[in-house]
This record gives sequence, structure tokens and C-alpha cells, in this order.
Amino acid sequence: MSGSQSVTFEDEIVNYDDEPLDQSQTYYTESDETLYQSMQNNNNFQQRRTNGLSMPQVNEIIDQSRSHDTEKVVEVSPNERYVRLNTLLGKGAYKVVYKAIDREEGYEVAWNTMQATKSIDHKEMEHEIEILKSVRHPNIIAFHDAWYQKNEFVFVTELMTSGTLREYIRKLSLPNIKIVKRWSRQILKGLAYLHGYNPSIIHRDIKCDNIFINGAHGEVKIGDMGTAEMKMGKKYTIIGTPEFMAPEMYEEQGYNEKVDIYAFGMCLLEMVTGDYPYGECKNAAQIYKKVSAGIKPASLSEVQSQEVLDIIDNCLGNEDGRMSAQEILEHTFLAVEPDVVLLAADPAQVHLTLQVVFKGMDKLSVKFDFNVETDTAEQVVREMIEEQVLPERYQHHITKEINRILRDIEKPNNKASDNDQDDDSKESVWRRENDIRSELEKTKEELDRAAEHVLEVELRCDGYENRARTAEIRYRDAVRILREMKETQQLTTEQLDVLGKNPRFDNDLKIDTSRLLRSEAMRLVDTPVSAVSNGSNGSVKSDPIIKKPDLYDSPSPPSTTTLTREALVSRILEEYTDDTDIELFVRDCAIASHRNIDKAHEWANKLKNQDIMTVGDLRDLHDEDWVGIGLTVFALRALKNMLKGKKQASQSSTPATGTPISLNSARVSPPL
Ligand SMILES: Nc1ncnc2c1ncn2[C@@H]1O[C@H](COP(=O)(O)OP(=O)(O)OP(=O)(O)O)[C@@H](O)[C@H]1O
Repeated sequence: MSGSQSVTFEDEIVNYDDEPLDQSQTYYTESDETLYQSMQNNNNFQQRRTNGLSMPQVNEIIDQSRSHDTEKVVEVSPNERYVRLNTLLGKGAYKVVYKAIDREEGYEVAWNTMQATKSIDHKEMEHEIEILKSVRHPNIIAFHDAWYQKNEFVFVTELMTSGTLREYIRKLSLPNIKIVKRWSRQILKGLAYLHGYNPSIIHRDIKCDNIFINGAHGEVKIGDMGTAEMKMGKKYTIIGTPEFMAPEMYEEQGYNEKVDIYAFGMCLLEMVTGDYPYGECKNAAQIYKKVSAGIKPASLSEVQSQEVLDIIDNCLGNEDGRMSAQEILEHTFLAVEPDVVLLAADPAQVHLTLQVVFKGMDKLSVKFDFNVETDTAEQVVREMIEEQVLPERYQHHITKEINRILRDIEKPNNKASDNDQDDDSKESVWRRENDIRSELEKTKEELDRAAEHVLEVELRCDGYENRARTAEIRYRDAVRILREMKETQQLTTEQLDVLGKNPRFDNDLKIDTSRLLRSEAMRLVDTPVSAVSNGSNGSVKSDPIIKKPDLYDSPSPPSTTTLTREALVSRILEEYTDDTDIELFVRDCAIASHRNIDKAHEWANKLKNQDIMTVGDLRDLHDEDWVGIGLTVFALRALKNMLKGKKQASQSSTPATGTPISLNSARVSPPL
């Protein structure tokens, strides 16, 4: 326990020049105006190096405590609120500390006992106790109660579970820089609180032995407030632990709360090096000499981090240039980057209220308005720095934080608009699909119609092709027949010339060659294409003379010239186009059916009465329409056959003479 023992330090420190130093002892002088001084009844607080309990006595207490298997109550406070257990927590130069229980609140506390050699000034003590009671900070061990009994001063404080920082440093061998930062921040926050108290409270014995840890949560708290003193003007009492005492504490002009900053610098040095400051010194006097001469602890050379070195240098430097606890907290080494939080926003999320929050440094926190439509993070932060509302070093970080908030605000909107867009695009896709589907159906229908039409056209084309082929064949045949007929005619003439005066052939010789021509043409029209094309029909090629009797059986046709009949044949052979005048067609038809021109007019008039003006109109007629025209069955057949390029006679008649094919439809047709 030597490391945590406190001892008083006489103002004539030179007396201890050769005495070995008991590290971490706290020293007091007669001029000190502390609680302890008042406790000594009119400045009778004597310098001492023990607290009245000898080490054997302490060890005996600890042994006694350990020998008890279970904790038990051994003492009750005068107000009966606190009960002391037989569990010893530790012992310092002045104090023996036990575990106790606050019966009112039900939690464990520390029962600190300190021997008083003389009676104390109760009035002053009560005043100081009230101050300590009013000190409330998460980084300062809470003071609960105090009383004086039987030459013993007792005060109850918050219980810390994990010992002191110094013990922890020894345990960890060398705490990492993250832990050092965390501890430092908490110590400085406690100090900033004390120093900011009105009036300021100077601890005067800041050292790693007086800083306690609650291991479960890593909480660090400043303890041993027994040396603390309200700053009512400068302080002159030489009090503290030599290694941690600022040079001004030894000087006549007095000191202020900055002595705690000096001590913190030594704590930081111990934290980062693991070495006790001035470990190279044998006693307090050597330390004093070095401190007075401005010689820094040797372990300072072990400090690696320049930032840490800067802070320690500043703390150990001149009192006036020493930073305050708050300023050290804001040093880049310890500064916690501020957060920017969104406090409020209008429904449209245009006008925002933001706040820059410095954790544990509420004074620095800044609340400001931000207009999303007109402001930019960069510009707003720059303005705040210009107005010295924000430290410049946070410019980049705060700008980034504001932009992050702006992005977060946009996200839900984006999400919403994304959703809207999704819905919109879904809708439009759905619409497009529907449109495409109906378009497809329409196109399909059109395609079907077009396909039908194509089929029709193809069929028609086939028909035209067939007709064209047939017509060509007929044409060739007709040309050939004509040629043959001409030859026949020539032959007949020659035969006549040869036969000369033979009367038996006289009538025959009078045969109208034009009638022969017409009959042949009609035969051709009536002959199936196949028969014509392959020439299998022997009658076609037969000598027209042989057929003479058939021809002569026919009634006399209207008188026409050979040329007219040739034209008629060729016209018949040609396809009648749809726009062929109905009169022309009917006339041809009448001629072909051996009817006279009057009959042709009669037929044509009946057709015209039915608005049938062209061959096309006639073709468009349905079967039932034909009946309504008012023509005779013969006329209808003649027209239909002519229209189809056929002669009804070929389908229905049997030649009267037994000849294979009758060429004259009129012969078998019913009389008109
Ligand atoms: N609040 C506490 N909770 C738990 N243990 C404590 C508490 N206060 C003190 N102790 C234990 O008691 C020991 C002695 O306490 P402290 O160091 O305050 O005594 P001291 O006599 O004032 O010492 P010094 O003046 O030499 O620093 C400590 O080392 C610690 O182990």
C-alpha cells in the first residue's frame, strides 16, 4: 500500500534532502488553509508521515477483515444511515477506508476514517463539508456525509470498485493511447468542473493514486477531495505530492487552480510511459530542486506522441501559459469530433434546426437554422467559423456531418419519390403492355385479314394465270386453225379448180368460209383446255370438210363479214375485262349464240335495267340475282357461258348426228 500512502510535507523541505522519498505521499504545511487544517483545531495540524496507524496495525486490520468469511456490520453512523462493514478497502497516509452500506439508498459506499490528533473546529469543518457535498460531477467521487467522533473524522463517499489509476497502470503495464485518451478526458472533465465551480475549487493533490476507476464501465473519477480548497484569492499552503506539485506551489506569490493542470501533466506522463514522474529522484528535496530549476522528469523523453508531448510540455510549463482543463479537452489529441444533430424540420423539410454537439462540452454546442433550398453546408460552417462560433479545426468535419444529414433527409424523399417513380413506371409499363397487347391484337387481326386477302389475291392470280395460259393456248390454236383454214380455203379453191364442173360439190363449194371460221372458233372456245393444249382432240385437227354436215345443220347465222367474225373470235379468246361495256359483251354473246342484233339489244336493255353496265357488274351477280334480270333461260346460259368462256351446249347436248362434239350450242338450246 506504500504507493497510495499520503504523507504531509513540511515547508522546510530542505530538511528532507537526504531522506528517501516515499512515492505519492501527500505533504501538508502549517500555512495550509484546508479542511484538514481546520480539523487540526486552530492550525495545529502537524506535519506527519503516518496517519496514526502503524503499518502493523493496518495489516492487522486487513488480516482481521480477511479472516472473516462473511461481511458483517461492525459500526453504525450517528445518523444510523450508514453501517460500516468489516471489509477494508485500503489505507493511505492519513486514511483507512472501509466498505459501508447506505441503508437509505441500499448501495455500497466508502467509509473513510482519519485520525485527528486534536479537536477540530466544527464550524469550519461543517462549511467545508457542505461545499464537498455540493460537488456533484460524474468524474468526481461523490461526497455523501461526514462526522467527527472519538478523535476520528469520518466521511462517507462514493465507492469505487477497481482501485486507483496507478494500480491500473501497473496492471496494464502500458495502457494503449485510446485508454489514455479516455482516462484523460474524464480527469479533465472533473477538473474543468471543479475549476469552473464558483468559487473555483482547487484539488491540490491530483495524481494517479487519487484517481479511481470503476472497472465495469471504465469510469474514472477524481477522489480524495480532502486536499481540495475553494479558491478565495491565491493559495500559499505547500500541499500535495512532490512529484506532482507545480513550482509555483513552493513560491511566495501563491498559486491558483493551474497547479492541478501541472499535476495532470504528470499524470499524463505516467499514463503514457508507465513510469512514476521523477522516478530518477531519491527524495522530495531532489524533486524540489529539479522542479525549481525547471528540470523536467526524465521519463518525458520516452513520450512518443508529439501531441501528448505538446500537452505535457504545456502543463509543466509556466503557470500563465498553461492551458485550462477545458482547453486541453479541446486539444486535437483529446478532442472528440462533434456531432451534428437534426433538432427540428418543417413538414416540407426545407427549414431545419441543426445543432453541433460537442459531447461533454455543452458550452461549445451551437444551434443554427438551415434552409435546404438556399444554404449550403460549406457556406454555413464558414460563416460560423468567421463569427468564431465554431473552432476552425472542425470545419471539414462539421461540413461533412451537415451534408450527411441533408443526404439522410433526401433519402426518404428519394425513397418516396423512388416509390412514386416505381409506381409511375409500373403504371406506365402496365399501360405500355396493354397498349402493346391491343396493338398486337389489332395487328394480328390486320395480319389475318391481309393473309386472307393475299390468299384471295393468290387464288385470283392463279385464276388469272390459268385463264391467261388458256387464252394463250386458245390464241395459238386459233391462229393455227386460221392458218389451216386459209390453207383449206386455198385447197378448196384449188379443188374447185380441179373439180371444175362437178355439180355434186357445187353447194359445198358455196360454203361460206366465214361460217366455217366461226364454227371452228366456237369449237375452240368449247374445247377443254387440256384437250386443246395436248392436241388430243382429233376433231380439232380433223379436216374441216369432214365436219361440214354439222355446220350445215345449223340455222343460218346473221350475215357477217369474215373480218368481223375473225375479230369476234379473237375477242372471245381474249378475256373480257370487268369494265367491258355490257352491250359489247351481250352483242358478242348474241352473235356467238346465233342470235341477231335485236336480241342482243333486248338482253342488254334488261341488264341495264338492273344497273348492270359492265362485265364486272355481271360477274358480281350472285346466282339468285341472275333470275331477277328477267332474261330467258337460254339468254342467261348464253351470257353465263360466255362469261365463263363456256358454251352450255358442250355440257348438256348430245349431237343429233352422232358426231363426237357439237360445236353449235344454238342447235341444242331450247327455242327462244
Ligand atoms: N472511494 C473509495 N472507494 C474504494 N476504495 C477507496 C476509496 N477511497 C480510498 N480507497 C482505498 O483506500 C486507499 C487509501 O485511500 P487514500 O489514498 O485516499 O488515502 P490517503 O490517506 O488520503 O492517501 P494519500 O493521502 O497518501 O493519497 C486507496 O488507495 C484505495 O485503495
